Amino acid sequence: MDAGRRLRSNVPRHSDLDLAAHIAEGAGRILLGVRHQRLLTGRALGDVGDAMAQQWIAAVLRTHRPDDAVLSEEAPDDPVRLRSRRVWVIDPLDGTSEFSRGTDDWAVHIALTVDGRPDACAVSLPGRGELYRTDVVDPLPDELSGRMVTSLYGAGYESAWVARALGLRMFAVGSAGAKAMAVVRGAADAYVHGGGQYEWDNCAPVGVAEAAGLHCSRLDGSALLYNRPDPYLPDFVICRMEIRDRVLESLAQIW
Ligand SMILES: Nc1ncnc2c1ncn2[C@@H]1O[C@H](COP(=O)(O)O)[C@@H](OP(=O)(O)O)[C@H]1O
Ligand SMILES: [Mg+2]
Repeated sequence: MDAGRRLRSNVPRHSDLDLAAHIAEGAGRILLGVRHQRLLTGRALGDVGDAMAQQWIAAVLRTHRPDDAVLSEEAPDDPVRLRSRRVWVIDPLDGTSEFSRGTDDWAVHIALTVDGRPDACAVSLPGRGELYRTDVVDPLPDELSGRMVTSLYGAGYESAWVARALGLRMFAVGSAGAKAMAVVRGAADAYVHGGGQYEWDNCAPVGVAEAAGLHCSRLDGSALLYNRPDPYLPDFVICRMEIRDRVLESLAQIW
């Protein structure tokens, strides 16, 4: 019998939202511990962080939600998820290279999807001491920032195109979760990505962004769907509603 089933009878009951938030926060604390005093650095730091966060999250989900399926960047894909309505889509450490370099642009993504749509989601940015969850979102600032957040590894053609069309200044941040939360915080008006990603990179961030009242879609404007047979989800936009039409119109010229 595995640990999850053995413990199930006496574990406290948490709502899906509380569970998502507790996991995002707890995994963040583990990752801060892994980075303690820079006793590990570089590749070893990232590898240990990925593995320890994955192991703890998997055990917690087995314990508290033994009947739910899981899709994780750090675990083999189990096709049982394709027969499940409730699937946790998780990235135990998004922004592994930034984490390994000792910067604060990294995140933990925990999303419960129901029928392929983000439901109870949480994103933690442990280096910044921030936790975002779908049921507690601060109002967006009234003023637009006039900025677009982009990857540290180059803006990409699509985001550069939109930034130019709308006159947005670009600034670079590592990690998909950290970029999406920059829009949720109002530090950027848009995050446009066309260069390749997987469902775990954007599912929880999109859940939180939608709850914050932001527009989220594929670059062609269609809905973002999760728990698909192929978890590759290479393009999406998260932006303020005030600029949604202009963003999608400019993308329609190239996409
Ligand atoms: N072209 C691409 N193909 C696959 N994954 C990509 C990608 N571009 C970005 N990603 C993933 O998206 C996350 C954010 O990347 P970036 O900060 O460069 O925008 C990273 O996740 P991980 O750190 O979890 O691997 C990265 O691996
Ligand atoms: Mg990732």
